[in-house]
This record gives sequence, structure tokens and C-alpha cells, in this order.
Amino acid sequence: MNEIELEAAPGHRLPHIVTVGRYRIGRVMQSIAQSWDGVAQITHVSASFADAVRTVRALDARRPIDALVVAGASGAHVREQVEIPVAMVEVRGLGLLEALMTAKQQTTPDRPRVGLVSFDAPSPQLMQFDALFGLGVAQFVYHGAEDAAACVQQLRAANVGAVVAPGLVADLAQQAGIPSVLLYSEAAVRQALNEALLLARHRMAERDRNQWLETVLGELQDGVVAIDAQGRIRALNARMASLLGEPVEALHGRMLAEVSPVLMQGHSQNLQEGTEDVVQLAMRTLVLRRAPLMENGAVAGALLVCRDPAVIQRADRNLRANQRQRGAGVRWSIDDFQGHGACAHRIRELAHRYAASDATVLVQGESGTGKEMMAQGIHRASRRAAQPFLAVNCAALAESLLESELFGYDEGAFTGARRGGKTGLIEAAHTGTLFLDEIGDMPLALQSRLLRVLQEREVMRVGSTTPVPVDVRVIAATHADLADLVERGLFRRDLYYRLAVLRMGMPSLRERGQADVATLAHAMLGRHAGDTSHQVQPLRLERLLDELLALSAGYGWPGNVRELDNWIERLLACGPYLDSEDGATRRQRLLEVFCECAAASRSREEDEAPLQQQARLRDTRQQAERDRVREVLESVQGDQKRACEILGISRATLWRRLKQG
Ligand SMILES: Nc1ncnc2c1ncn2[C@@H]1O[C@H](COP(=O)(O)OP(=O)(O)OP(=O)(O)O)[C@@H](O)[C@H]1O
Repeated sequence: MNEIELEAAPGHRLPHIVTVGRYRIGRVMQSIAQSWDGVAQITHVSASFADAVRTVRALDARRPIDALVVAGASGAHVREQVEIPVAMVEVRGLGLLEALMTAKQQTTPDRPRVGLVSFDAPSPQLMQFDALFGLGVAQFVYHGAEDAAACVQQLRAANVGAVVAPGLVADLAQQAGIPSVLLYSEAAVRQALNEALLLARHRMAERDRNQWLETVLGELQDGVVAIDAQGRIRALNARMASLLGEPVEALHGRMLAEVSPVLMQGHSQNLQEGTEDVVQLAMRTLVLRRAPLMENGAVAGALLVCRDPAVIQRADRNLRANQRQRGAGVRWSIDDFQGHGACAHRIRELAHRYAASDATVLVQGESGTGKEMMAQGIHRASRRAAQPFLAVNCAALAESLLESELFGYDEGAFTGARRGGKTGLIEAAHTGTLFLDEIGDMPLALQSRLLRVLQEREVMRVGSTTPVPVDVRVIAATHADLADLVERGLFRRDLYYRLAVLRMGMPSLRERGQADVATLAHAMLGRHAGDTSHQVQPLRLERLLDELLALSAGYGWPGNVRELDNWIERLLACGPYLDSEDGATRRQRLLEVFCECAAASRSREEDEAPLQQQARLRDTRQQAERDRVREVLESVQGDQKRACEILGISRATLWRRLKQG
């Protein structure tokens, strides 16, 4: 045992060893412990039997004990009662002979016999020695503190001259005038301490390992429990403990079948390959996976993992979203839709009702009437609020782009397809809401693909043959009269019915009346004025706005609320110019501003004309330019330099115009 490394590794906590013993053994233990400074923290407990057990438990609760050193009957009792590794002070052959020799030297001629007291049963070693060498030692047995005194009486009666005995009996014999030698030698106590140090280090390493494992298990969102071959819980994490409804400590060591019969149902079947089931636990539906734990090629237990499908779904959605930030922020809620009029009330009330449903909504209204605002509001008030809201404008993208944007594509689907493919918006909006703005502009081919998504609840990426299941609520919007498009064969009838399960007609600003216009305008003024500091006082701004609104009575608001918003911004920007003390000048200037706004609105309307219309305009313009270039070229007999001079364009532009189309 001398080879034990007694130095503690720097930075490591010292093992906590507790020695237990009263009387003489206690004193030996304490004296040896003094030389263990810096190797282990040794605490001595001077108690026996039940008292010793109580004190050890209290100490362990205060600072975990890594190993115990105990001796004799009391030691055996402590070992039975606590779950701490124990090193017993052993009586070995040579030590025993030494003790007997020391005792023999203390006998007198009238009382020449040496007695040996052992706990519970006579020492078998001594019986062998006696048989071999004829030592003539008288053996006595005691069973506990209660009969120690009776044992000393027996020693007396047997005329024993000196005795080798455990601590209590040795002390009592000494008091009764019988010389006594402690059964446990100093060497035996030292040896037990060395053994305890090894046990302690082992336990500490095991504790560190368990702590590490517990940290790993604790980090898992799944509930995990490991059982042994008998079905006893050997390890589990906090998540599993919460599913089982008890603290981790209360579950350790218990039979899993008793704690949760449902987890053990059909457990033994096919464990070798592992199984997967759906179970009901703690009022949840969970996916339960069982895998065997092997030891030396045989099944020594099982690992059970309970996974919440919501966690799988969340991970799935994160994967699908693939870091897509688009539409991540939902800015509006239903109550942001302002207005006191009946129209505004009806819209808000309808939106709340639609939020409670999961059906597809078709929002119809002119540009700037708040269609997207309401789509966001419905999403935010729906059960999908915490899930993504993704928006796409079907009129803003060319057909092929819109297709890959919506449906995604597989790697190699077409030349230039991104490696690993791309997740489409429909997939990315899984569990959330997809807002399809300007649905009326969706090309017919894509309408068919969208219909399939709505009917089958699955999406097929471009270039793929495997459908991916999706759970998406669609809210579509259009400024066009979809029913009319259907009649003209420009929109699929079946898709129209699928989309228009719930309908919402957004009122234009002119339908909402002057009172609502004023409410909205003042609210917007408040919002914008708060954004920045303006040179005109708030009250004067309010007066300017009222005057501007009075001038606008009867105006058609083609750009609806968005146009009104622009008015307010312009009012703020031109505030210092408008804010004249003279009422007539003020009105004159406001009229200027109003006319500019109206003109801006008209030109914006043109800008915002559907893409196809714009494309048609572009084509017509290009055709006209090409014709003009050809005409001039003909007139100068193909002299390009001269044609460029006449047209006032560079040679490069001339070539580009000729090549167009
Ligand atoms: N009732 C309302 N209360 C407050 N703000 C509104 C209201 N209606 C519309 N708005 C504002 O008008 C602007 C346009 O709204 P939104 O984009 O939702 O309209 P839209 O009908 O979807 O327009 P488009 O068809 O051109 O996309 C937004 O800034 C929105 O905040």
C-alpha cells in the first residue's frame, strides 16, 4: 500500500474521509489522521452504532463524504446503514500475533492465559494458529455495546491474565483490572486509511463523471432515462423527472414500471433493434424511443428518450426557415387599423373572427387600404402568432423567380441552382402564415401548383419528386376583381374558391368618410411628429392639417391610406413654408401642396401598375425606339455616325436599340 500517491493534485478538492470509532481505536485513528494533512480532509466521529450512523449522515449532508474508515461491530453496523464506500480496519494474521504477544507479556504466573475477544464469531485465523502451535488462547465473543460488560465478566471468570479486544471491551477490561491490548494495530488503521483514500478518489471521479453526464443530460430538451436490466432507474434528466412528476432524487433507484407503467408497456419487445412509439405522458403526446444498453455483448439495460413533437416541429421550422429573415417582423395588429366609422368597426370585428379560424382568407381592396396590415393583424391574433408570417408580392416577380421563391428548388433543378437547393416561402412558413399579395397577378401555371399545396397540404420543390408536408395558413390579397378574372379565364376557378373561404373587402378611403380620414390623418401626424423634431409647433401643425383636410373634401384618395400618409409627411416637411400668419396665403400654399400630392399620387399609381402592364409599356416603347432608329438609318443610307448625330445618341446606344427585342 506504500505506493499510494498521497499528494493531492493542485487545484483539486481534497477527498473527505470520515473515521468512526470510540475509545482506544478512536484515539489511534485521530493520531494517524494528523499526518494526512494536505492529502485528505479527515473528520473523526467519536460515536458508535446508531449514534455513529446519525452523525455520519449529518456530516454527509453538510459536505459529501467520499469514504469511511470503521472498525469492529459498530463499524459493521455503520457499513450496513449508509451508502458510502467503507474501509474496515481489518485484523490480519501478523498483527493479531503481535497483539497476542504483547498481551502475553502482561500476564502473570497465577493468571497465565491470554484472552481474545472478537465481534460476533471467534476469529477463524486464531483457531488455525491455536490448532497449529497450541497457543492456548481463550476466545470470547461479544455482539454489541450491550453485552460488552458481560463479556468482561466472562474474562474475569475465566481467570484471563491479559486480553486482546476491540476498543470498548479493551477499555472496560482495563478498568476492571485486566491488562488489555487493542485488537486493531496502528498498522491496520493506517492500511484502512490508505484503502479509504483509494475508495474516495474512485468515488470522486465517479461523481465528476456523473456531474458531467448530468450537465449533458440536463441540456437536452428530450426527457431521458436509463434503466438497468431489472428496470430500475439508474440515471435520468430533469426533463424526464418533470414528465414523471417527481424530483430527480426521488426517482433514482426506483422501478420505472412502478413510476410510469406507460413507459414500460411493450418494453421487452424488439429492444435489441430499438423501438419508437407514441405515448401519452403528463397530458402530452410524446414520441418514445427505446434503445438497448449493451455490456459485454448482452443487454444490460435500456435508454428511453421522450421527445415532444413540438420541439421537433420547432427545429424543423428553423431548418426550413434556413435563416430567412424575410417577413420576420409582424408590425401590425388588428387594433392598429384605425377609424371610428362603421366600416372600420366591421373590418376589425371581421378580422378578430377570422383570426379564430384557420381557413384561407381572401382580402380584396384597392392599393393602400391596409390589406397587408389586416393580414398581419389576423396572423398576430391567431394561434399561429408565434410562428412565421411570410409575405410575397406575386406581381413583383417574373414567373420563374416567383416559382422558385414560393416552392423552392432542389440542388441541380436548373442551371445556376444553388448547392443544397433552396427552401421556398411555403415551406419556410410551415406552421405559420403565408401572405400572397396581388394574387390576381399569379401566372396560371403557378396557380395550379398553389392549388395543389392548398389541397394536398404538401409542397413539391422545383426539380423534386418528393412532396414535403406543410401546415400553412394562406391569406391572399388582391386589388383586382378576382371573380371577374375567373370569368375571363385569367384565374383558376377552383383556386378562387379555395382562397375565398373567408372574405374581407377593404373599404377605400373615400368610402370611409371625411371623419375617418380626419381620425387617421391626426393619428398619423402624431406618429410622424413623434419620429423627428419639427420646426413648427404641434398645435399649429394640427391647425394646418385641419385646413388641408377641409380643402380635400370630396377628393377621391386614389392611393388610399398610404396616400394620406404621404400627405402628412409632406405637410411636416413643408411646415415652415405653409405656416404663414396670413390665412389666405396659408390656404394658397396648402393648395399648392395638395395639388403636388395629388400629382405625385397619380404618377405613383402609374408606377405601381401591375408588372405585366409595365412590361407591355416597356415593350411598346422599345419597339417605337427601334422603328425610329431604323427609319433614320434608312434616311441617311446606313450612315451610323450621321444617324447618331440626328438622334442625339451614342453609337453604343444605337447598337443596343437595334438589338433590343
Ligand atoms: N385603417 C388604417 N389605420 C392605420 N393605418 C392604416 C390603415 N389602413 C392602412 N393603413 C396604413 O396604410 C399603409 C398601407 O397599408 P397596407 O400596405 O396594409 O395596404 P395594402 O392594401 O396591402 O396596399 P398594397 O395593395 O398597395 O400592398 C400602411 O402604412 C398602413 O399602416
